[in-house]
Amino acid sequence: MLAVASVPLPKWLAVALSSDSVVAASHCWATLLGYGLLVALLVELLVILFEPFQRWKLRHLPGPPAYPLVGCVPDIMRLGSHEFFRACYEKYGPVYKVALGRAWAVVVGDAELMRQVGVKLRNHIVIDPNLLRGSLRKIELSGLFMAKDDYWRLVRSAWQPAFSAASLSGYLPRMVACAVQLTDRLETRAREAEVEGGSGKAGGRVDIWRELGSMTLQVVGSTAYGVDFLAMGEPTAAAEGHVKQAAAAGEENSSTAAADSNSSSSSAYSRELVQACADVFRFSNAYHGSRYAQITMLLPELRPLLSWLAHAVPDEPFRRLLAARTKLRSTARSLIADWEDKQRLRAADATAAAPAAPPPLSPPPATEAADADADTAGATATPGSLGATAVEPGSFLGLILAARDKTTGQALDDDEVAAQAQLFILAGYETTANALTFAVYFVARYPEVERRLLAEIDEVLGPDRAPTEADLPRLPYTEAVVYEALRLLPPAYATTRELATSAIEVGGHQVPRGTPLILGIYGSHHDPGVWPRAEEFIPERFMPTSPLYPEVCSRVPNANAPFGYGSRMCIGWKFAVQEGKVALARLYQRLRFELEPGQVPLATAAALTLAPRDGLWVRPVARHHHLLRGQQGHQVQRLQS
Ligand code: HEM
Repeated sequence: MLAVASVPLPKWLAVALSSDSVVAASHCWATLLGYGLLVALLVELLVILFEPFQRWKLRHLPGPPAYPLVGCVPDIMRLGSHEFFRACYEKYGPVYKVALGRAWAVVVGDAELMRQVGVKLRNHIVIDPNLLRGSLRKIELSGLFMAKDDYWRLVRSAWQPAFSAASLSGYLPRMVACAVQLTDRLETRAREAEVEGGSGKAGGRVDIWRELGSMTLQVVGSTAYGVDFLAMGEPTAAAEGHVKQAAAAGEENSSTAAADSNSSSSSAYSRELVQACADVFRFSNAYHGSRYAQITMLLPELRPLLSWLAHAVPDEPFRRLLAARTKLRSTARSLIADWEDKQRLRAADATAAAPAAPPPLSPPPATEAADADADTAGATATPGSLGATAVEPGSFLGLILAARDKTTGQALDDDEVAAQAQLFILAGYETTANALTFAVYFVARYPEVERRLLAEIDEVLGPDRAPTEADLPRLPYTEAVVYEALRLLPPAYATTRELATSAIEVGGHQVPRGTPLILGIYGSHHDPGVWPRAEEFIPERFMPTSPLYPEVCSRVPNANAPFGYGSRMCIGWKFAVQEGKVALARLYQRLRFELEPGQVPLATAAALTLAPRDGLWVRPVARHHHLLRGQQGHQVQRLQS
């Protein structure tokens, strides 16, 4: 150390570090910063003076009162975005304007008008201020959800084969394994609480939102990436049994299923991942997020400065958002590295076995994805393909890495690939967990619905047999429960469209070019003009055999739109419905759920999605006292009583 300390500094460094020059430099910086701020504030003032012009362009539209600078934000924060849009729809009609801070948007609330706009316009638009920088920002904006125009076509067609009917059928055993694992855990919890007279482990009380979130994350890991995020703790013997059964039935690649013992993940890692996903959903939304984001809504012209400040002196929400995004980026990158390693090993094995085989990472010839939207036809890659449109579970990244631009032949860059990997985790996890949580809430509140649900599941599956593909069409009431929960509390309570190039007419109103459009899904799902007894939970509405079905579903075909519209409709909707059915069928086959005190009405929070604000606390109750799950596989021992 001493020797190092006694080495003389180079002359230029010594001058630079001399106290006089440091003082002079910091003085110079302070002056520059001062001028910078002054100029920024002057620009801001000018822009604010011109703001009435923006409002004037929308003068013909009705809308709630907008306060200077903050617009409708105080009311949105008080009611929650979903309830605010719904109240405005009731008061101002199907098309109205709102001020989100200083930015104006037009909200469409009527089901048919939303469909028309949703089909006609193609791009989503970010309304929340985004303060991220560098690769984190690029990753956020390059995912399929935010992709635009030609880039969107390329990316959507790369995703598409992962959601074909054949691919979904390949995912089913993994979804079942995850549902079995969760049910086993909750059943054990329920039995322990019974034995201890309700006094053990908080009397069997669980936050079912958290539990379902772990399950949906596990499903994403095993179906998309063939890895175990270990989100639900160690896999149970029964869950392993279901995966092994699938393998015995001829499914390939099952070594990477939910029970993969080679998984490099740890349960601590997965807890952090669950937390990161939750933080992204919560803190990306300005109303629940950083003060810097809230100030950006009021002074959007200062975004670069506020973004810089947020990174330099982050407040708690921004710190958590940054940590969560960084965690997701590193997860995405390690998933990609793992996939590439596996492919290299496979290629090496294949070369050893048959030297003439083509390397698996080279892009296969362009094929039409049979069930791709007309718009996105021309998928260029199906590596890991089991057939024309089936993708092996775990091969999502193969599709993305093999995607090529049709004209330039260019592949996606590293951040663009990471963006898709991250988006599958985020989109596949929270929305489905929220939907299932809402379903559990409503079933617990409506005893007659619970009775019908249990009767259907018992009739089709009996007390222990886990659902198979052949069972799915025989569970229409279970599916109707999923849809009715999605109607009353749609996790994606609104979506957006960009109006970039020309003005359009919506419901007889002219909407000027450049105005962001919001489609208020939640409000239209509660429209008493469309839905008889709109506030009641009535799954029969979605049963084609029920007399209630024609009241809405055949009369207003797009009245229920929890997955959006047109070519931007949710790409994962069949995945979500299949997962939802499997999970409900397995859970209710073995358990019922009683709401803990204080859960009604359920407190919700509308951040990026509509979610239970404080979770949903329930008490699982085991249904079959004469059955005891054994330790070997999913065999059931009948107790001699
Ligand atoms: C209950 C669960 C889900 C709900 C309620 C839901 C809802 C939605 C909605 C409303 C949209 C926007 C549609 C539009 O703007 O018209 C969307 C888009 C999207 N969803 Fe879902 N989603 C769910 C599950 C999933 C799953 C499991 C995935 C799979 C990874 C997924 C991936 C996506 C993607 C990638 C987009 C963007 C599509 C595009 O812009 O082309 N979602 N979702």
